[in-house]
Amino acid sequence: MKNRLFNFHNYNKYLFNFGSSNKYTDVILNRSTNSTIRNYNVNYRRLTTTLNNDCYYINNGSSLKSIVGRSTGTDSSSCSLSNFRYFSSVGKTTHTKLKETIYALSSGAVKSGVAIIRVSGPQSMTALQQLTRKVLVTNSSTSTTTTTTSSDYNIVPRMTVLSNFYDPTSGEQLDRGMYVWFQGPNSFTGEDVLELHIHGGRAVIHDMLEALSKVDGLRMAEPGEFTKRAFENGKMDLTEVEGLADLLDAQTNQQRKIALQQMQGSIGKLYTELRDQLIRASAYMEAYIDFGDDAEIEPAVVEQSKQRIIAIRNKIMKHLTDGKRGEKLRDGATVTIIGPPNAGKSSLINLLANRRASIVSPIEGTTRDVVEVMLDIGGYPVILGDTAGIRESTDVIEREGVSMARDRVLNSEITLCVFDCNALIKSNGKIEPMLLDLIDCNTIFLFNKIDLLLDDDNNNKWKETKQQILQQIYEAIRQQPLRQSLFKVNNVFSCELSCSNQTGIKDLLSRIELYLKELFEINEKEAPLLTRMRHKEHLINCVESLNNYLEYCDTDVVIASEELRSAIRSIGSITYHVNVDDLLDVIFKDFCIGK
Ligand SMILES: Nc1nc2c(ncn2[C@@H]2O[C@H](COP(=O)(O)OP(=O)(O)OP(=O)(O)O)[C@@H](O)[C@H]2O)c(=O)[nH]1
Repeated sequence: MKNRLFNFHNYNKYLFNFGSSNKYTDVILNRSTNSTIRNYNVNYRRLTTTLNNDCYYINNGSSLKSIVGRSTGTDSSSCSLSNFRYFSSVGKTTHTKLKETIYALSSGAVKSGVAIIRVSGPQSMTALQQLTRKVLVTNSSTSTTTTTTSSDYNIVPRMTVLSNFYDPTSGEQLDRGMYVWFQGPNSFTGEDVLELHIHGGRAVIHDMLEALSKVDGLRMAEPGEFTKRAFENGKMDLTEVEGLADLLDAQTNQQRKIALQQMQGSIGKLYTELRDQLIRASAYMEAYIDFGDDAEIEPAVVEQSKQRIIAIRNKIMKHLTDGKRGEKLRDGATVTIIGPPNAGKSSLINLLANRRASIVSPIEGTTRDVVEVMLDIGGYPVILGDTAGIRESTDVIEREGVSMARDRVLNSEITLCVFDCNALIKSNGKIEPMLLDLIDCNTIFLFNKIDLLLDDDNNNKWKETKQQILQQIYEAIRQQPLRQSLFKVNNVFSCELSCSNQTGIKDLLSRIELYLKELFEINEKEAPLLTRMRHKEHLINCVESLNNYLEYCDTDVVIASEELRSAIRSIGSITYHVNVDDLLDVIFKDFCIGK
């Protein structure tokens, strides 16, 4: 193991290198308080927990190497590496908190074949012993309990075992099922975890939960508490926690895909890499500030840092301008139905939603508000909205409805413009100018009530009118100042429809799916999509700090370097424990109990 010590302004910085890696892990202590980690981790992804004022634990999650640092002095001379204990540990965690053992039903609460109760914490083994009425001992390499007697049952972690379960006080048998024991830290939460696979009847679940409540030191888990412990124990970073929440909420297979990627660390990896690059650039700056003169560090290092930082900033900016695709994929693409009154807009939304979401009536101007339904089209989430018929009106409420329709169109990925083809024949193909204003290349044109064109005469008239209409549409789109188009597909698509007999519905759905595919297509080489406003805000702050850095780096390297640290903190807040206490409650309370 090699190490180096730098003294930076207010900080003592220690770089550690574990023999197997060429990269350094750094720990920076604030010199004035000499107790605060200001920065950490080139190589190590997760800060597990601050144990107390002067002792720190860093865990890289996968190989479980850790550092415990202890500072004793107040200046750089006394705060040297000798004051640090550092070691490589396998399977040992040094937590001082989280002593309580929690339990909850982790599967759904409805009657089912199998239900799973999860228990996490130091008393998990006691709970298992009391429920099975056996003396169980662990015998794995990392275990401290290895002596067995003839009455002991060896318990092998991660092995499913068939067993009876009993009430710990009355001794009554409650169920016969299976259990799996996970020895911390090799578990979801990082603690000792017990999973009880029992029959999913209400009485069995109720009685098993009651039995667990009788075990000393156990209490019911709060919503999201298992995941919170996993996070606090360095098993997941914040983006992975959010990915898990999204995975549990996923309604469509595309939402599932993106959530799974995030839960497996794709976004976390991206931000960790960017942060690492910033830390490296910052290290050059700091070295220049501290040792520029006596260590023969060329001013060129500042220029090199600058170039690196410009490249990183541009990368973040590009990531920020991905057209909200990630957010849309997570929350749903906005699709809006517009058209003249009575064209069949509400009939269409009801047909697509397969329920009576919006009122259908022959009275013109029935729909006033925006009526929304959530749909799954080809695996993509869609928020489809029915709107008021577009026409000039003196009615205040109807005008408000039209105004809402217009606003929604401007924020939509796709617009479905519905016409009544018979009404178009009668009006000699005249389209309301207000409606023409709202169409663009993201609009799909639907000519409804085609079932009413009963005879040849009507059909011929419709063919002529349709040509006329399409001309107007092409002209209107050409004149339309380009609304930001998210699609590569920009050829006008029109389709004849009947909401009465469902003609054309299949074609319409295929076309919407094609658009959505274009919109959400994920290029393998592309960075993972930005899925959350929280990430976006931190990235914007990071870019702002980097811009400030670039403004000052030629004139005041100290200010510049502080801006760089601020940028690092911003990007670190996306994945780490940095300034996120207030945020944790918000994230974890979205989880259900048992997760
Ligand atoms: N024959 C026929 N009638 C239809 C079709 N689609 C809708 N209608 C009828 O047309 C009338 C108006 O339908 P709505 O769906 O309420 O029309 P809308 O565009 O929502 O009307 P507004 O609320 O006024 O904007 C109703 O009587 C529907 O039953 C169709 O495909 N064929």
